[in-house]
Amino acid sequence: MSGPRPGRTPSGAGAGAGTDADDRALDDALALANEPRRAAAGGAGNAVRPDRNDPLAVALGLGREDADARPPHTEPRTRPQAGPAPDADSAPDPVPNADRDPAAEPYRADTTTTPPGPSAPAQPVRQPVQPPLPHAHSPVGTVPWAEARRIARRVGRRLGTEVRDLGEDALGMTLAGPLTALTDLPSFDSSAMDGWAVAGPGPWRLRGHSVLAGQQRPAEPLHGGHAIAIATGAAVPTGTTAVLRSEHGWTQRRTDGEWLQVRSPHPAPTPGQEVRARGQECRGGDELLPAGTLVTPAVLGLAAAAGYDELTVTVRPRVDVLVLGDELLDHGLPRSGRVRDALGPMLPSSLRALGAEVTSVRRLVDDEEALRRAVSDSTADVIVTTGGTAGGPVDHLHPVLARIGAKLLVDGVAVRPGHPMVLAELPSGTHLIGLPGNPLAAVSGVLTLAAPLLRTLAGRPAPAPYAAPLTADVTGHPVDTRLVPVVFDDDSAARPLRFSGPAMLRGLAEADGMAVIPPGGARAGDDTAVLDTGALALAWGSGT
Ligand SMILES: Nc1nc2c(c(=O)[nH]1)N[C@H]1C(S)=C(S)[C@@H](COP(=O)(O)OP(=O)(O)OC[C@H]3O[C@@H](n4cnc5c(N)ncnc54)[C@H](O)[C@@H]3O)O[C@H]1N2
Ligand code: MOO
Repeated sequence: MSGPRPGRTPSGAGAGAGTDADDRALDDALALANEPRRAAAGGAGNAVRPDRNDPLAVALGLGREDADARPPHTEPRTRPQAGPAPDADSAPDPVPNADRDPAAEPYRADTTTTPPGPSAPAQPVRQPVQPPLPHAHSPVGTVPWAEARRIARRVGRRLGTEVRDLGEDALGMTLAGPLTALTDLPSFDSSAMDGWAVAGPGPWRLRGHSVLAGQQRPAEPLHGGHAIAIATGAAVPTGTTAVLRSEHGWTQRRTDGEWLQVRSPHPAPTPGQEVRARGQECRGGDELLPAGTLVTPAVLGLAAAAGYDELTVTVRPRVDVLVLGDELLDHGLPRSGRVRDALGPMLPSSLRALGAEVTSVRRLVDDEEALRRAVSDSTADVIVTTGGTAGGPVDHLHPVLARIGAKLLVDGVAVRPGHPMVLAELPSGTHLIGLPGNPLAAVSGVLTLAAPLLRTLAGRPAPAPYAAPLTADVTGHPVDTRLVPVVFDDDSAARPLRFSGPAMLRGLAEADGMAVIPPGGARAGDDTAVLDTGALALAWGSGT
């Protein structure tokens, strides 16, 4: 269980936490798309920092911050298709429908824009396949993918702070302030090896007893020409000039006592050898880690070594998850037109890994009033719903948001899969993320909206971006960004995976990340930004 929960006031200092680093980092990686000449060769972990005036980045609306000011649909909507080579998805696939490749689907009506007439031949024609849906007259309109991420990052404010015991309860949280050393590290001069503390050049006359780790430093100083047996980690006596490790010396009992000599062919120890000097790692007051650092097991260890018993961290955003759909089963085989709920088992740990405390996971039937009540009753910082974002007969999300007076911040994103995703602010100030019901589309919504929002609320830094060359051409959507599951081959190249249709998780389950395929597609060898999906699997701490 979580630790103490103090007031959850937004922290002024961290308001809008994450600054612009999140988008900048990703933008940098995105700007490398199709720019192999300037790309770092590596894959995951090799952050690549392109010229921010890169024309491609600017064309994508990604390479400069003033892209934020650009209204939706004003950036170039098309670029040449990446050639006829088949998408990895189009390899034989057991599901013979449009799920196989969203780019192959006819454009669905973007009901927020008027289909262009003959006077606008340069624009791609979006042919409605359905009449416009009643909810869809949103004042927001479909936004480009990078813009949706920026909006999600900026709408929140970092939550308040709390103090947690130094232990697993603090894992996965972020430091609310810098971690400052409370003492010198090491805090005393100690031996790095089992052997002998020696003073001056040998041979040395051995003093009785040994000094062990955890014992006080011997009161009597070591005089020149003397040595004393010492264990790794023990405080060296005053006067010690070096430590001779046990395998480098030998002792001999003579009538005048016991003597220590260097074992040939080893050289005599140099001054300071094998002594861990006080303050070698840090001095008291040094900043060990900056505010915003994710508390990993290593951070817990460092904080303990530096003298901490507790850590001041940013409160985890509390998230209620509502899984919508009459057709969902929670056990057994899919049957009678019904399917297993794939999101209930998947989302909570993904959200926890992004810094959330998942306060509840509920399945709801497709009933408008039930949804309204669940949304209105929630006291969480964020509500995540799944399903019901589109305009089908039982898709109640938009009507409920309208009924309760929510403000739509994002209503449709130019990304495949996942384009019907929604971000809204309720009158209470709570944010609601509406993930599409198709499972991979929901993951796209997690990466696009939930990750940036939760990072801001939790005061978490953006992960280092990376780009990797693709091993195969990937067909693009003509207008929208595509997120395609990829796995890193041995040489760090990103191999697009099959079974990446919106309703499929088979590709994702094998994936290391989701490649960000720009409109028009990408070719084999193109350096392509990759969002880490492994991060969704690392559920630090208990979270709930
Ligand atoms: N006329 C249109 N229809 C649809 C559009 C569109 O633009 N116009 N968009 C399609 C796209 S793209 C998506 S994605 C879905 C989004 O639909 P909803 O968010 O309303 O989701 P549902 O209709 O409830 O479900 C869609 C699909 O996913 C299955 N599902 C739902 N929840 C789960 C779950 N927890 N685990 C597994 N599978 C789930 C559900 O059974 C449906 O098959 O709308 C398209 N339609
Ligand atoms: O097909 Mo929908 O693109 O959002 O999954």
